[in-house]
Amino acid sequence: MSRLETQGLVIDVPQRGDGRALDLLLEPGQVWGVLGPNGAGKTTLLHTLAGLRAPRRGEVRLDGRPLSALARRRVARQLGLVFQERLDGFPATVRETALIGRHPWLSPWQMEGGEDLRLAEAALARLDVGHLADRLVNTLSGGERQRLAIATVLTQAPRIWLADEPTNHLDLHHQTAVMALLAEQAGAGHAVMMCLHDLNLAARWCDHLLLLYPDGEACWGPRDAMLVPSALERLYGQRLATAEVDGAPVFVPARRRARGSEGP
Ligand SMILES: Nc1ncnc2c1ncn2[C@@H]1O[C@H](COP(=O)(O)OP(=O)(O)OP(=O)(O)O)[C@@H](O)[C@H]1O
Repeated sequence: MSRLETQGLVIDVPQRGDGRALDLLLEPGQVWGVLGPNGAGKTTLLHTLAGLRAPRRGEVRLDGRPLSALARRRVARQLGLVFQERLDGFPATVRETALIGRHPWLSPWQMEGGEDLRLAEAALARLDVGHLADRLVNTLSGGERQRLAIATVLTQAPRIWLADEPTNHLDLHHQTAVMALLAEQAGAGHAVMMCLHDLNLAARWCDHLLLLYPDGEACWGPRDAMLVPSALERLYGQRLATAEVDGAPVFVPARRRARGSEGP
């Protein structure tokens, strides 16, 4: 079980004021959704939480210790990041790419063993890309590549998942399968935080939400307290119509814009 905590965290978004400092606690079993318009700082936040980017102020703590003081290998054993963008620098197969997830668990020149291979194959099958194991990654479709990225983190087996728009490029069936996988991870006592553009996936699958505004303001808390239409309309500068389906709220853009919003 691992906990990720921020204390007075101000992420470093260039040319922006500090806004509200973040005091977050991501606990085992929780699924957090990070919502906000383009450019609000969602990716910057996830990269800061993963220790890939320095905060402007405050700190990130992993199990009570400053992330910056921990060895990267130790961090990588506990914390997995699904990137929004990925650069496939050299021609690797799908299987080889998934096996990269085992690297934090191997010593520097150690080859992957049978158990590593078993974990990678199981993750590929779980993400419905097992049949593509021998294919080169640069031949995959956008959705297949996205599922491989998630399979690689599943192979890594972290206790904390940070996922940047994990449903990007996915069709409806695979969106649901990925959200179910992340919920299952939380059910197993892991912690999940993900950036989402789909309010309805957040409403259905997340138990906590963080709303990030473009000026650095933020609010966070249990999902139901955050799903307030007026707050969401202010977040996106978009009027919303709300309905209820299967006991969960569903939000769709209304035709007229919110008062004071900009853009087309
Ligand atoms: N290296 C950089 N130099 C200048 N500006 C940057 C740099 N990196 C990020 N930014 C800016 O910081 C802001 C936050 O970017 P970030 O990618 O975190 O937003 P986001 O909320 O994830 O957006 P999106 O929904 O479009 O993915 C954006 O305005 C972006 O242009």
